[in-house]
Amino acid sequence: MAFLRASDLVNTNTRLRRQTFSFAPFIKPFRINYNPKRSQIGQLVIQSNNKSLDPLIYNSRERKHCFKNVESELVSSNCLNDDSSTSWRVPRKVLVVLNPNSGRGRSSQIFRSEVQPILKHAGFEMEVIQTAEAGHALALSSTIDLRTCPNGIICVGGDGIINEVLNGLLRRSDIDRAISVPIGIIPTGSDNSLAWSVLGIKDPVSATTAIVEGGLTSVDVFAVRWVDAASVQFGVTAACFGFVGDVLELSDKYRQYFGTIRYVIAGLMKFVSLPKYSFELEFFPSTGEKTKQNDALLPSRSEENWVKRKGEFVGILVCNHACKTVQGLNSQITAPRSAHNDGSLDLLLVHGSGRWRLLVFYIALLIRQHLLLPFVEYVKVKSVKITSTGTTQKGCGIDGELIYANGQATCSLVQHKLKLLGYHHRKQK
Ligand SMILES: Nc1ncnc2c1ncn2[C@@H]1O[C@H](COP(=O)(O)OP(=O)(O)OP(=O)(O)O)[C@@H](O)[C@H]1O
Repeated sequence: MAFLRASDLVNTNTRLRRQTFSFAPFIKPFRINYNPKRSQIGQLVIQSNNKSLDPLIYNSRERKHCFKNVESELVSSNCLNDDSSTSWRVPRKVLVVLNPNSGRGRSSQIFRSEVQPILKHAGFEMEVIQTAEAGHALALSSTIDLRTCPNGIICVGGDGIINEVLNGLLRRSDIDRAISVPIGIIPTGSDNSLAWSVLGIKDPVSATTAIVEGGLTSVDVFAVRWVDAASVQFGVTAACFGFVGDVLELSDKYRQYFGTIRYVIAGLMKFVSLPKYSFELEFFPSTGEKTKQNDALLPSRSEENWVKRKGEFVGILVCNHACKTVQGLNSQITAPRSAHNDGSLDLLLVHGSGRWRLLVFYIALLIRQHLLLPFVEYVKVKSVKITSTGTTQKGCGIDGELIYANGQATCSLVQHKLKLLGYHHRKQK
């Protein structure tokens, strides 16, 4: 066999339980052992006797991957789990948007040493742009010629840089075309909730191999609109009001000193000087049915369907997916009933005020028991309108970035969906 192609492997995998392949012109350097366990059908290990080919073999923390540059086709069996027709075709011409400031400031180094070699071997053509300041990625994605990156935009950083790229794409006049460009995530930020919650990935190498494997994951997109300020901000993770919004503001000031643990430090500081937050809100409960694309923005206008709440809240969270946090315990899942493509948002209201209530909530959250608390309300919604009636709230945290705005904020899904490169391999099995 002169070449082992992805399609050969597809056939081989379905027929054989154990097989050793040899093939020219790599007869000597390569040997492939296929010996799947019952729970790992499709796992392949490529062994190489030639040291120069070692970079083609990767064992990441979450997946075992192997691929070689065979006419740019991927050789990996994980992709067999995805029924997408694009699953084994490698997206090739991509733009890489890298935030050198994200996480511990090691994005560039991680990208060059761990990510770029894998992408190169898999046949990706990359234009790499490092952001120079906040807002750069937004400006870039809102103006770039999409013909230069038909196979995707890969964001190297945290949730904030993905949010900027998303907002840039959704502000374009060719919005339908722009949002169809898939987004890849290389998680080098402080938390990376989107990659962890939706794709089950938290390290850069696993993320890279997921991108190389192909497949797409569709994610709902929400918009927060401030009518008074005539502004809109899009998001894919969560909109937060109250305590979390304040922590985001403080954590940004600590970025330089505390790196990735700045959220914890800021949380403790804010806990000590916790103000009271008052809100008025109305929400439109979801029926539980999947929202049709075109009416996602349009919950019934009938006023009686809106449920009202008013008073003090430690926090209000509007979640678009489960919102797991990389830095927290594995059990910590903020919105356990949420799915990233279920056509609804999950609203979590933490009623009341005071440090004791906040502490109880966070301890319960750590062990995923927070929904049992009598002062926590959890409801799936199509839309929610939130107005701060106090003076303590400065803005709203969207995907981990604080947006300063006053007046009523309306949060609902939009008709467009974000396409993420890769998929959650455990969920797909
Ligand atoms: N070159 C840059 N210098 C300073 N700030 C930047 C730069 N590029 C992007 N930013 C801003 O940095 C913020 C944080 O970026 P990002 O989300 O990538 O990292 P992070 O905050 O460490 O991760 P996470 O959001 O997952 O916690 C974003 O708001 C983005 O606008």
